[in-house]
Amino acid sequence: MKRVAVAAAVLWNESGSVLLGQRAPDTFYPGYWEFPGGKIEAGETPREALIRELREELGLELTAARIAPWLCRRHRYAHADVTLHFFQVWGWRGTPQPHVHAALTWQTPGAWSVAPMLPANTPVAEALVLPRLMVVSQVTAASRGAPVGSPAWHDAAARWAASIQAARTHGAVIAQIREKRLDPGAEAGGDAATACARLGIEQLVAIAREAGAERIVVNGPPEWAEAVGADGCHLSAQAARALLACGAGRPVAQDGMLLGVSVHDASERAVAEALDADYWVVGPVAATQTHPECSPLGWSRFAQLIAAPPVPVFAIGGLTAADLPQAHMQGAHGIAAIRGWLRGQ
Ligand SMILES: Nc1nc2c([nH]c(=O)n2[C@@H]2O[C@H](COP(=O)(O)OP(=O)(O)OP(=O)(O)O)[C@@H](O)[C@H]2O)c(=O)[nH]1
Repeated sequence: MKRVAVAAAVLWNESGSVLLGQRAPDTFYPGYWEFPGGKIEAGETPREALIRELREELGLELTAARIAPWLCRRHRYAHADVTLHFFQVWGWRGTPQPHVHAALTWQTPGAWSVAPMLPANTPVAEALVLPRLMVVSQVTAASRGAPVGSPAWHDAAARWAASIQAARTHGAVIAQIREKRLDPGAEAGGDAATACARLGIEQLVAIAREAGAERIVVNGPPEWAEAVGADGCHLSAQAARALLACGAGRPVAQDGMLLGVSVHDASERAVAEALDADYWVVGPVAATQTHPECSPLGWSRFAQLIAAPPVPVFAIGGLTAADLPQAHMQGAHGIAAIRGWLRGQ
């Protein structure tokens, strides 16, 4: 089958809309909507192709410093095996003109008023509505192991809720409940401890919803995410490797449930890909108190590690909301942090 490499742009305007073009009547998949872009020519990098295509198709001059790599998706059409390099673009000169498209439209991701999109774009449209900010909990550790429901535990939970609210001033939030000591599977205390762990996680789900988190994932076994009514499950790199070793495949069966995986190196990236995770959390980018044993990647090794990811990536490790633009430029979808959200407030 013919192999084709394509560069395509998610152009963001100031009101948070993205530009779609409708394919012309005389093309393959006429009438379908796509992100502007086209085939990468011999000798061109994906970024060079993107700049050329948007000049030819829309009459735009992209601002080099405002182009960021984002996702790389492969799709097998009947006529070709296509690899699509998606970029996010925030700056350009000119007003888009439909030089090749039947029509152009600015659309709010998730509130699409046009259809259908090209088949390869379904996961891309989903990725566009995934929040950019992940707020990770550490309530049990912050309250020094105080029992669930005790005043110290409640204080720590209230600080976590404040972190979610602080993050929400910058955009939509995924709350990740990461309470290692509350993992019921790790408790040695029998049924009472298990019930208490479950209660703690349930309370944190309720607190995160109340604080306005758009999505909530539980770091732990997939059954627990389902049992406490979370939107998905997050696996540590170790848990992901163990699951893959069982040969069970992607664990989250329920439709719409998210599966996230932590990644620190290339072999863990391979595990996340094999499990068909919906997003990766990759780091540590900078030094962090939570993982003093890990040597930080720095942005350049981070960018190399995540290069051409098929799914959105959150950068983690010593980051704050102020690092989001830099994270985007390095190819990240967003950032994740435990402590960073209340810094400077
Ligand atoms: N530009 C663009 N192409 C996409 C997207 N999604 C997707 O599957 N594609 C596929 O990537 C290829 C883009 O090629 P193209 O736009 O340069 O060319 P084309 O298919 O219109 O045909 P032609 O240049 O051979 O006449 C097509 O196979 C198209 O179906 C998208 O969002 N934007």
